[in-house]
Amino acid sequence: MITLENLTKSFPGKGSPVLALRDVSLEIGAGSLYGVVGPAGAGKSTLAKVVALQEKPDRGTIRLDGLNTAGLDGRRLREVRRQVAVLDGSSPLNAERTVAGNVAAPLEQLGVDGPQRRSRVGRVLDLAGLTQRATQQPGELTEGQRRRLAVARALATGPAVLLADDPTAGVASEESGSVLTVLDRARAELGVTVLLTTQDGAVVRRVCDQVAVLDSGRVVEHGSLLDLLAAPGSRVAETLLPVIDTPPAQTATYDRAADVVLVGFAAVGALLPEAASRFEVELATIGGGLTRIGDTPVARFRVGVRGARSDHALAWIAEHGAHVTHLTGATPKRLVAA
Ligand SMILES: Nc1ncnc2c1ncn2[C@@H]1O[C@H](COP(=O)(O)OP(=O)(O)OP(=O)(O)O)[C@@H](O)[C@H]1O
Repeated sequence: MITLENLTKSFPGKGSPVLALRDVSLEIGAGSLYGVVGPAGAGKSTLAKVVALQEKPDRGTIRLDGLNTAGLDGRRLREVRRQVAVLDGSSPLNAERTVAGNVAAPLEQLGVDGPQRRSRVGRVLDLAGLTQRATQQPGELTEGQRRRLAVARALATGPAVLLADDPTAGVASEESGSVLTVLDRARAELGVTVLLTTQDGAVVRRVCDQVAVLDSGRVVEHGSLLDLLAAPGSRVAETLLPVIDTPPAQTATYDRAADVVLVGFAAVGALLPEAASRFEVELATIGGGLTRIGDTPVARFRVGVRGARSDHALAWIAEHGAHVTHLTGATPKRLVAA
């Protein structure tokens, strides 16, 4: 568990200081894949550096598994830093060594040798899908494969936390999925807590289970991705859910219209048709669409409803776990669904 309490970090600027982090408090559960998203300059890299204990905050506390890192120095600080691997493009691969040699290098520095080193190199190369390329040079790999190699190298010494600062930057879109898969496997198979920063909604949609949105150094939203998708006014939802561009004239031809967010296989497949037949209404999806968040299907539809019991049908859908925003017609106050 990483606990960040009231972190503030500024840098000297022209005139007044630049406040890169403002009072940031977050809890990042052990073994989660936590996404920090936000526009350029929002403070994402600064947050990663502060959590990696590479930069000291002006104020606030960083706890790693309850340990307050503020007073650490010398050997103890180096030990704790070793638990936190950083993937940020600042340490290039060694072009002179093979793929396996690059992964072995941090283990050699720690004096791990013999069968133990071979076994660890084999394990992380397998995790990164690079076993077949062990004897190649980094220069023979694609950019995506090189990024996977950098992840494997970062994982070699068995860190508890991996900070992946913009891990898909500069990787072709058809290869970025495989880089994210390695991060997801690190979490699932090695129990590593992964903190990932990105500007890319597709990255969040694909692998993150928790997310925080940073804007001008402040956390403006945070929580479980699936919870935020159903939260009214959520920026995460606005970015990740399918766009609705139904013309108002089309919406107006129905007795009622609503936007409905459905999460999970059962809800996406069954809830709307069941409401239509149960309340004998015509229920049409007139906008929006389906997406996937990790393995979970998620839909945002604009629905038009016709029939005497339209309000009951929408109330029933809401009672069965969908998030319903009413657009036209009277918003039902207290309806008892049949
Ligand atoms: N070493 C530094 N010296 C001065 N200002 C800095 C320094 N590092 C970051 N900043 C400033 O702090 C703010 C946050 O920067 P940061 O790099 O953390 O944002 P970011 O969200 O990672 O952006 P990007 O997505 O473009 O990488 C910016 O205004 C940036 O100019």
